[in-house]
Amino acid sequence: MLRSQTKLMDLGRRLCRSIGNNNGSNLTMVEVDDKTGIATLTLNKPPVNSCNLELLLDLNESIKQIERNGSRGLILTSSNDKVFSSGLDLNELHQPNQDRLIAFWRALQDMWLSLFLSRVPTAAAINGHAIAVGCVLATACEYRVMLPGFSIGIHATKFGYVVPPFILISYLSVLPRYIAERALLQGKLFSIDEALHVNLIDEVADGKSDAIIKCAKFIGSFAKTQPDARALTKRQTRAQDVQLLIKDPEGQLRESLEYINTPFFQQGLEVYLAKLKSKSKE
Ligand SMILES: CCCCC/C=C\C/C=C\CCC/C=C/C(=O)SCCNC(=O)CCNC(=O)[C@H](O)C(C)(C)COP(=O)(O)OP(=O)(O)OC[C@H]1O[C@@H](n2cnc3c(N)ncnc32)[C@H](O)[C@@H]1OP(=O)(O)O
Repeated sequence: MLRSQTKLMDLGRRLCRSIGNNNGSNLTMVEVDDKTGIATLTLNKPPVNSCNLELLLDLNESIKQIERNGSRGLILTSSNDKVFSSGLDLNELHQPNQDRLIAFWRALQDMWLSLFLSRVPTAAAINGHAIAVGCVLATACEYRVMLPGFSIGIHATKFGYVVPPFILISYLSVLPRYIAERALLQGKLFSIDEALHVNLIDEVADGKSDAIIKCAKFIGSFAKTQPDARALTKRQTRAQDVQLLIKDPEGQLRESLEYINTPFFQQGLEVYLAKLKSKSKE
């Protein structure tokens, strides 16, 4: 690598400062670019960023921290170069301790609301597979840039999971209804070309740094808007989508828990988890 290139990269690094989210965990990392004021929020739970209770709480705290510290935007990405997020940690749903399950599902609902309604511009640099809730994280953002060779989508019905309304809504907020419905019913995972074709993603990048640059450019497109006016307009635009979860979070929680605790769901999950484990040993 040329010395001038190395120098440029070092400079880039120096311009970023890490900010903690006060809980001392490294499950997510936040770096703010001093020049642009944009925060990069990196999912960092090996091996595949599956969302367990701790990651969801951490992610929510980081989203709030980014808003509190006056960042100009949020870019969500992953420290894993193959997986953006593998969705919910299925171990949280399998034969769950009921108190932990309640905390887990509440954390999921709260985190989704924080990201979906974030007052700052949000973009996802999808540098790996984005499966189920991994896709939901991306669609909660306002813009999506993805790297080739990976899949994105919600394939829940293939494995016997009914999706809760807020997951459905997050799909419907970016896809036309007929495409969202068909994809959900088929349990479809989109290739990058398919995702671009239906506008599930906005752009393709040829590497993670290119994806981050493209996300930053999108965020920069709001430079001339007044932040409070932008934030309130976004909230109004999305108000109907969040109505159910804001008006009756406990009802939504109850409905999901009832479903997760059914023998039907638990048996299906057991089979799926066993398949997943045997695949990873191949
Ligand atoms: C009537 C009203 C109804 C209301 C309904 C309410 C509630 C319904 C409840 C739930 C359904 C909601 C919808 C579902 C949302 C979800 O997000 S479910 C999660 C779905 N995700 C997946 O299925 C992803 C599965 N994983 C993969 O496909 C692959 O792992 C991969 C992401 C493509 C990465 O592949 P690779 O890099 O090859 O890694 P491995 O497969 O080897 O995996 C490494 C280890 O990680 C474990 N793992 C992977 N994903 C998960 C996960 N999601 N949860 C837990 N663990 C996971 C995998 O088993 C390996 O572990 P070991 O190394 O074997 O220990």
